[in-house]
Amino acid sequence: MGTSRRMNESHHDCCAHHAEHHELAVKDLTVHYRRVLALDRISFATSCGNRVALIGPNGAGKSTLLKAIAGLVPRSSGTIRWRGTEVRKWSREFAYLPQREDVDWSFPITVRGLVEMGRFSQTGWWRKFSAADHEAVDHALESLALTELQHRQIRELSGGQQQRAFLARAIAQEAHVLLLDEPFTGLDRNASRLLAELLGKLSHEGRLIIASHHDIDSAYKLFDEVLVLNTRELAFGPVTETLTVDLVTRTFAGQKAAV
Ligand SMILES: Nc1ncnc2c1ncn2[C@@H]1O[C@H](COP(=O)(O)OP(=O)(O)OP(=O)(O)O)[C@@H](O)[C@H]1O
Repeated sequence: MGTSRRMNESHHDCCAHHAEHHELAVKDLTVHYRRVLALDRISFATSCGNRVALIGPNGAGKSTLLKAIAGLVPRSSGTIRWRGTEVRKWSREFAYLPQREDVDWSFPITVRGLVEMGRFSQTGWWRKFSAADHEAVDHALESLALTELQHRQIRELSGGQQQRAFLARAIAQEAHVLLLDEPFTGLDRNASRLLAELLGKLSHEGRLIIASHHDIDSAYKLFDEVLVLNTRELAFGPVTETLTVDLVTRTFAGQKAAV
């Protein structure tokens, strides 16, 4: 009961504004790592409630795009606007979930401890945890079906449970834009199905989900929109219209797509 009420509030909070105010607009985004051109003038715009897949071969710049939107890598040029305001550095409205291999899973922290970290970015580390903080953490754990597992160490969880713990941290943070780096990689069929349901629920609540994704076949049912890129942007639009066999073939020419 409490959960569904909060979900509605969250939906309201994200979507009560006019479309141009809750749209993410990336324009001419270019990112270099020293001499390497990782992204070349990427432009797209989307609104909350959408699930956007980033598709492209290895080294195409998918992770870089997620990190650039999250404010974790500097841009060479271009703008990122969120709800009409330019985003210049990390903000709590954006949550980035790294690729599994980039996480130190042996780090000693419980599920609850990880989720509580989502509140610190908001409250500042010096502030005492308030009743509202505890409630937000409880809600995040509950909505990601992690209440039972909250006292377990992160390293003791399955891959799917670990993904959910990171998502719960983002929910506790009250992030509206979830930037997920290959969230389905390494999950078995059941864990993938559960994650797909959760992403559906989170987007339905009004969150914007942007995720790099390797499996072309499942992209049609998991996502609403797709950005196909290979350093440059090759296409952006609704997934069913945009992700054609012809485009996939051209994009992955010389490299086998994970289909
Ligand atoms: N920290 C870094 N320093 C230098 N070059 C980097 C760095 N990170 C990424 N690159 C380069 O930037 C380009 C884009 O890499 P990125 O990781 O964004 O691609 P990706 O599409 O996520 O690849 P994958 O599918 O293999 O994860 C590649 O040429 C990569 O080698």
